[in-house]
Amino acid sequence: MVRTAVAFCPGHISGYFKKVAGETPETTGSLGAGIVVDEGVRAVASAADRLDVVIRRVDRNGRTLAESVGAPPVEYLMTELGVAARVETTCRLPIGSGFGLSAAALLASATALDALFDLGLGGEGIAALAHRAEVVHNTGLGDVAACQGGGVVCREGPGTAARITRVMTDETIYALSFGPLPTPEVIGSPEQLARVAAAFPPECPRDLAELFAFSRAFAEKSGLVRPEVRAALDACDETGVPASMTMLGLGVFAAGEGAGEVLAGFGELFPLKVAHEGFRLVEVRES
Ligand SMILES: Nc1ncnc2c1ncn2[C@@H]1O[C@H](COP(=O)(O)OP(=O)(O)O)[C@@H](O)[C@H]1O
Ligand SMILES: CC(C)(COP(=O)(O)O)[C@@H](O)C(=O)O
Repeated sequence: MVRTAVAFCPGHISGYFKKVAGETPETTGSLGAGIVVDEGVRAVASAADRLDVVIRRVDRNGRTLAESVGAPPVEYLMTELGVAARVETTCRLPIGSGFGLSAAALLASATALDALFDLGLGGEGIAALAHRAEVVHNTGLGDVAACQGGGVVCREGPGTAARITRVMTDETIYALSFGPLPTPEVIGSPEQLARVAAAFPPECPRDLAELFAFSRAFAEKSGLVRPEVRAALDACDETGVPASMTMLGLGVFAAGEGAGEVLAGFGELFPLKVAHEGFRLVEVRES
């Protein structure tokens, strides 16, 4: 009999953020706001003799586009938990493009491992461990906290126990990516972080419109907008479509009437729904 645990975690598009450097990974993280989206990472875990992580990216029909082996943050989870498993992650959104997939992979993997080995971590334990793995590997700051639930999300403190507000909406978000912007390169650079901190808007958005307004002001001041992102933002501006840059990736997200049409010419477009819930166990099966 082989026991397999399956879990899912939504992705998170960060609109703006500010690093908070605490004394420990638990108190380190970011303040900021973004959108938890219904596309994310599915993790399938089964017991094995050694740690084995497979990352798979698929198209809308589930066909494999790319597959790679090894993910240090996910391996860190297993080492910390003292377990050995084969973990396969599957996602449709591009990795490294500001969709919070490292956090989604960590939360989905930790949830599957918790169930597979009956570790009893619970939601809070899973989130705390995934957050530590993100911070230790510099792959993210606030995505794990955000993906504990759904909605347009605002994090008012660092870490998974901070105050977080969520606003639900049924609007479609259109996202596209021109390529990766490696998270460690930005959050590992004091100069970049200083610029980002100076651009940080102090308020939480009350709705999607405010999220776009605050995110865009932040993107402009952050110095992170590159020419390809600029071209897509300009096209949105010309037609009055609210849009901003996916942090941290070379991508754009937009919403409202005409958003899909305007962005369609720029590359592969992902229509996304705002997630109504965060990471979760899907099933444990024996076969
Ligand atoms: N889908 C995934 N499955 C497993 N590991 C992942 C996945 N996405 C990201 N990671 C891990 O996180 C690292 C950094 O990802 P990062 O640039 O932060 O991506 P993102 O911006 O999508 O969160 C990757 O090199 C990989 O080790
Ligand atoms: C913006 C970022 C620091 C990284 O996000 P990603 O590249 O999607 O992992 C995020 O974790 C945040 O704190 O808001």
